[in-house]
Amino acid sequence: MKFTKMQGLGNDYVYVNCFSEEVKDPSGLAKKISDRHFGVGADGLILICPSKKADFEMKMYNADGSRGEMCGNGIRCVAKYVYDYGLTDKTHISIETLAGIKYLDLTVEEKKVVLVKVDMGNPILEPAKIPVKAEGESVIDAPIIVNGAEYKMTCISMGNPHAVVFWDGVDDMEIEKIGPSFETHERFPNRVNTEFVEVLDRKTVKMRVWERGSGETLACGTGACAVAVACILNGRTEDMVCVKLLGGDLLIRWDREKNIVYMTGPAEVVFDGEWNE
Ligand SMILES: N[C@@H](CCC[C@H](N)C(=O)O)C(=O)O
Repeated sequence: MKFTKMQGLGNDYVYVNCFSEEVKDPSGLAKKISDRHFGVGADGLILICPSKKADFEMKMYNADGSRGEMCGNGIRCVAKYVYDYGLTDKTHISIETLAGIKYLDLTVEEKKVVLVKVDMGNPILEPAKIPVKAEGESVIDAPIIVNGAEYKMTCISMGNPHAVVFWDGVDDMEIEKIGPSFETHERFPNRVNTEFVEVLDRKTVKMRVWERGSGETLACGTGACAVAVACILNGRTEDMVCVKLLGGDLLIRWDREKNIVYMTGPAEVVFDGEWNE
């Protein structure tokens, strides 16, 4: 099976072109191929498939084999793949995901995609739709007890679930101790991705993420969108935010009038390979 390893800000996935390859057990393959010692090594697996509703379909699996509804860094890489590998010559494309159809604008230089802007759609605040167990219309700066300590979280779905926690000194935090306890907390029936955020100024924040199904990653696109929305809702930043992640920066803008979040960032090919199993 031919594959391409790609990364968006160090959030790396193995991509398989399902126009020419067949994957019978994507969840099992995701677990094997993601292993950093016995596999290719990745945060998960992404299948690029034909779609009846859009130009393409993206199917994403975390490193533990679970399915994610959406992947912000992944969808930019899918856009680069379909253009650079000749599956389309369009620079405005649509991609079906479990979180709906997303629309992407590709910036091309010397016949290669260098930057992708994604219409990430509406942020969802309604607790039942995230899902998070809570009373009321939204969970904004609301308490949660984790490992016996109280934290304040803001919960948002960008098609997948996120809990955003403001945290001074993210560089020094022990994310591997607190991240798993948020991920599997009983208030999140589908588990959760958790972002820990330090506000640097009204236009810039720094975040680290513990991803559902993959652990700490160098970047999370949907997470960066959730962080920007949480910062704006909590009055901490303006509507355009530079989100600094371990793997680089993403530019996020929440158009409040249209209620659409836009994400702009890079996508890179690491190498092409062949998996023999
Ligand atoms: N890294 C991704 C998100 C991948 C899915 C996530 N772990 C989930 O299970 O929801 C991104 O860039 O958005």
